Amino acid sequence: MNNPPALQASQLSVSLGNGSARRQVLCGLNLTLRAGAWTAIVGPNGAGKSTLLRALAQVIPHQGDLKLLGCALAPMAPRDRARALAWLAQSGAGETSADDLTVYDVALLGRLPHQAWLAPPSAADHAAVETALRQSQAWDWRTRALGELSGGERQRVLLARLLAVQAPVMLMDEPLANLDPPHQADWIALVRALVAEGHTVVSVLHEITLALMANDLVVMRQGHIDYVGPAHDLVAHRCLETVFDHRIAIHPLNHQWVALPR
Ligand SMILES: Nc1ncnc2c1ncn2[C@@H]1O[C@H](COP(=O)(O)OP(=O)(O)OP(=O)(O)O)[C@@H](O)[C@H]1O
Repeated sequence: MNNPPALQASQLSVSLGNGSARRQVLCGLNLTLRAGAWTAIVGPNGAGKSTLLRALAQVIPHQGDLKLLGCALAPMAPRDRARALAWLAQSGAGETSADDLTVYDVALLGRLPHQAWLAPPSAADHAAVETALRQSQAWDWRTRALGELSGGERQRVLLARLLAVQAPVMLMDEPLANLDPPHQADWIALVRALVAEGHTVVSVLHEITLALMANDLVVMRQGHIDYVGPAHDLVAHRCLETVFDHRIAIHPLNHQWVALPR
């Protein structure tokens, strides 16, 4: 029997803004994302990538049906959902409230869906936090306050919080923002290791060359999905060049694909 997809959206619509500024950003999207794969969502600024990811993560109101690993998301208990679907928001999006917490305690927040009400963290929670902080190379800062860290260091701590959830499906909005090239390469290696363990990773990326290393691509433009499928497919590459108005060209180099400005 085939495994169910990680996420399925049917007739997904999202409107944002208030009053006369309210506008429909996504209109009736249908999308299926494979389980046990890394999917990168790409497209020009304002295409609706973050809105799509935030709707999939259930952090903004939307219309339409969503399924997580074959189960309808809407009736799922919030705690069950939070264990199964972990979410890394875009850098700087509403995270200042955690600035006074230590790095360790920020990562420990990822264990909340696993903890009984008012119960202290278990040995399993501490083990998951240590593993996550080591995976994102943030363990050495565990006693420092989040607010003391640089943008890239902070991003790695928030990544650790997501990893600590140990969710089968992980959604990340611009996880490479503020990361230097070696830490971007570390992130790719981490995602590949997570996928090899059976996790699903869905990430919005602006770094097209890195997105081309994903298993699958979702290419968006103006609130629509123009392509869903393997990242190595030449149809995906032509679609990417088109949505970026042919200002980029995709070339093979050393057994991978690179996107260069024209
Ligand atoms: N709160 C809001 N109110 C009204 N419109 C919004 C709101 N948030 C986003 N939008 C609009 O929705 C559209 C999609 O935005 P979204 O952030 O999803 O795009 P994106 O593809 O992630 O862009 P970027 O690459 O610039 O991050 C944009 O035109 C944006 O102006």
